[in-house]
Amino acid sequence: MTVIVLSGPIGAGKSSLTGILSKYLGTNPFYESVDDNPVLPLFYENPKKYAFLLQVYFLNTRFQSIKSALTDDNNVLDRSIYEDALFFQMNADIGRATKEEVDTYYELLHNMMSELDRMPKKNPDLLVHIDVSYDTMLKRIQKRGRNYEQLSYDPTLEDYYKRLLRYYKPWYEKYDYSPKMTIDGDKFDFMASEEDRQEVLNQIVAKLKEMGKLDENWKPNLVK
Ligand SMILES: Nc1ncnc2c1ncn2[C@@H]1O[C@H](COP(=O)(O)OP(=O)(O)OP(=O)(O)O)[C@@H](O)[C@H]1O
Ligand SMILES: Nc1nc(=O)c2ncn([C@H]3C[C@H](O)[C@@H](CO)O3)c2[nH]1
Repeated sequence: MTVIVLSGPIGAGKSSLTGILSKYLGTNPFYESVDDNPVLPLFYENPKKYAFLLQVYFLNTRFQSIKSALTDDNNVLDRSIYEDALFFQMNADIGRATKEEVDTYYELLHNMMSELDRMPKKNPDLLVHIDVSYDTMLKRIQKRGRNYEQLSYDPTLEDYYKRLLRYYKPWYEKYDYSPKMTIDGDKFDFMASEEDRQEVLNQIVAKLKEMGKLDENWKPNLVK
């Protein structure tokens, strides 16, 4: 079967869609380390001090899930390792990392990625990108309610989030490690609307069929 990876900015709906999609396809979800991540709150409290440590933490946990997910060949991953560099680059550009930290990070990333050459599969079969506007992103961040991500916690986050959206556009356009597709996260409320959820799943299944990753007669396994 297939390894699918979800991408998109903070609060786009990756974890939610990872759950929905893996259930629908009868595969396993692999979630990003967030609630059990001891460095994330420290980063939001003092980004300059913790940007590098957080990046190394994410690289390590992401690498671990990729290794498991690619071995099994039957999974949905919440966020790609390729987005990590986007986050770090952006943080470095706003003065939260030194040149030495950036160089070290890229060397480590490169080294770890070359380890994946030995895996049965190095890249996902499909990247599903959730595209959202700033307003939608903010609404979802508020709805989820992690304290340290709120503008009331740190008003400079408005700039951070807007900048993140600007970095995502060229990142997605350039991404070529696998076939890719976009889901309109502003339009489809795949949490509250059954109809929207089905439409999003249909779009992904149609893409997998077009790529020959799902049989033309494939039907969802709804008992899981
Ligand atoms: N398409 C959607 N329509 C309406 N609400 C949504 C949608 N997608 C996600 N949400 C809600 O938005 C919030 C954020 O979603 P989720 O945690 O899945 O985002 P995420 O992309 O994984 O975020 P992060 O990058 O921070 O891990 C949740 O409260 C979720 O219920
Ligand atoms: N600085 C930084 N670098 C990363 O690689 C990275 N990946 C995710 N995150 C933050 C965004 C959400 O708050 C939260 C959940 O996605 O974690 C990151 N932050």
